[in-house]
Amino acid sequence: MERPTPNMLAPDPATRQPLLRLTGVHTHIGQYHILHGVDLQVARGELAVLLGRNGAGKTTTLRTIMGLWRASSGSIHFDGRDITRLATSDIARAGIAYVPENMAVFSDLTVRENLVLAARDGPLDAARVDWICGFFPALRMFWHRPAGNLSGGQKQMVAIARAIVEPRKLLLVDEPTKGLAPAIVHSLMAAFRELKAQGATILLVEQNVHVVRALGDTASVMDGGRVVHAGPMAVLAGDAALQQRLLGLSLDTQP
Ligand SMILES: Nc1ncnc2c1ncn2[C@@H]1O[C@H](COP(=O)(O)OP(=O)(O)OP(=O)(O)O)[C@@H](O)[C@H]1O
Repeated sequence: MERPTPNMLAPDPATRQPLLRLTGVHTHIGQYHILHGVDLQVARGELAVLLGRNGAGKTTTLRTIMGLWRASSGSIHFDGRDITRLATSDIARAGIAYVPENMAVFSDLTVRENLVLAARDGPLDAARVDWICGFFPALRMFWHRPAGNLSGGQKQMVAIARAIVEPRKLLLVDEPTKGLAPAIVHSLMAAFRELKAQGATILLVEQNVHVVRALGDTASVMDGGRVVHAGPMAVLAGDAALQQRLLGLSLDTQP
């Protein structure tokens, strides 16, 4: 019988650790105490969904991960490294891409120019652009048009394309479907499914739980600046009473 290799006996610790781990994170914005000890983990290769009512602290959590707000206590580890006190530019360089809620695109620049500016490591990689345009065909159609002329959904596609124009270890996306028509939401979700299939790790903030119940691997729910529930999406999706308690609605109630 074949002897087990050392790797089989002791898996690489890096692959056992979550890619992202927040432990007891508190954040103050000015005099306001917004996050009250957030514990959150995202495993490599998973699509983790962060849910919660308005004002629960989801956006503040993403901004704290990126160093845009400073954690006043607690720790944030990414890829085996303590990033709690790093500058935002160093956090981005460590491999985290962030798509904020307000579709951060340069309106006066063309779609192409928006992507060129986002590619920090050099010229655009044509094969990667082809791959991105494969699930966002509108980008190719409007390649030489100012991004400001695009629809809300198309701008969101540009914003996501900017974040993934070069490979990143983790993608943070804040409510990408907000205010978008159902058909656009559908194509955005298909894009996230494709990204995940290609091995991306994604932390997605989403209000509309119907949209993500089939997409998310895990669901964490925030309330009052804390994560009050974390587990497989299937558990939350299959428990109407839990949904009602945590989110004040049922996943089975279509919008
Ligand atoms: N710049 C700020 N100054 C003061 N309070 C803030 C600031 N930004 C956010 N807050 C407060 O922090 C709390 C959490 O806000 P946050 O935007 O993180 O919630 P959220 O879960 O993302 O909500 P939503 O789903 O409505 O975007 C809210 O009570 C909000 O009013």
